[in-house]
Amino acid sequence: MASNSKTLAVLGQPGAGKKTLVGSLLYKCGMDLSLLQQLESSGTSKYVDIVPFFEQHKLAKTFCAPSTTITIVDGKTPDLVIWVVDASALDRGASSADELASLISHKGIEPKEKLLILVNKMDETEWSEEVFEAISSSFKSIDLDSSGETYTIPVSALRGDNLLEAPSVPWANTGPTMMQALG
Ligand SMILES: Nc1nc2c(ncn2[C@@H]2O[C@H](COP(=O)(O)OP(=O)(O)OP(=O)(O)O)[C@@H](O)[C@H]2O)c(=O)[nH]1
Repeated sequence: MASNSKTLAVLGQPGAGKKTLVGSLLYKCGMDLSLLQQLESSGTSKYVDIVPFFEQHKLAKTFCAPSTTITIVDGKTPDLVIWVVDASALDRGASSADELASLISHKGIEPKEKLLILVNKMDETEWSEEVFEAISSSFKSIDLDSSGETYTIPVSALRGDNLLEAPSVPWANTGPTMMQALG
């Protein structure tokens, strides 16, 4: 049962998969039956189209996590931040890491509690551990001391892997899922 509420900012480079991620979370954990029926009758059938549906209908983007409800916001000082990285990008996350480093050092974003770096589109890499390690290491040089607890988690927002349930790939199911890390 949710006992409190938190704010979450979802950020990342263009095309990294932010809308797909948020759409998936709202669909699975943020909609009652009447909203689901409304969504269905609007013809919305892809995760990526759910955020525009919420915005068009001026609905709060709120979903349930294990111990809290979470509302997605645009502010600079949310409780939680998710930074989405595209694992299929050729530079192995280097430009994404630079952008996050710059944002943090200029105080463009200051998570109060947690920062989750989601290495997304792992399905496109066939869940390559090597790709995940290469991307993770791009982020290791960033000074994250002011960002609270940090996690780097491999996911596929499109397929839902490691969002609520761990993937079947052995190397990738030892850490927390995204939802467990959000708390
Ligand atoms: N294969 C694969 N494709 C994905 C995944 N997540 C997102 N995509 C695709 O990546 C493309 C961009 O996804 P979006 O969710 O629109 O990305 P975004 O970060 O919101 O994009 P902007 O609004 O342009 O910044 C779409 O074609 C998605 O279907 C994933 O986990 N796996």
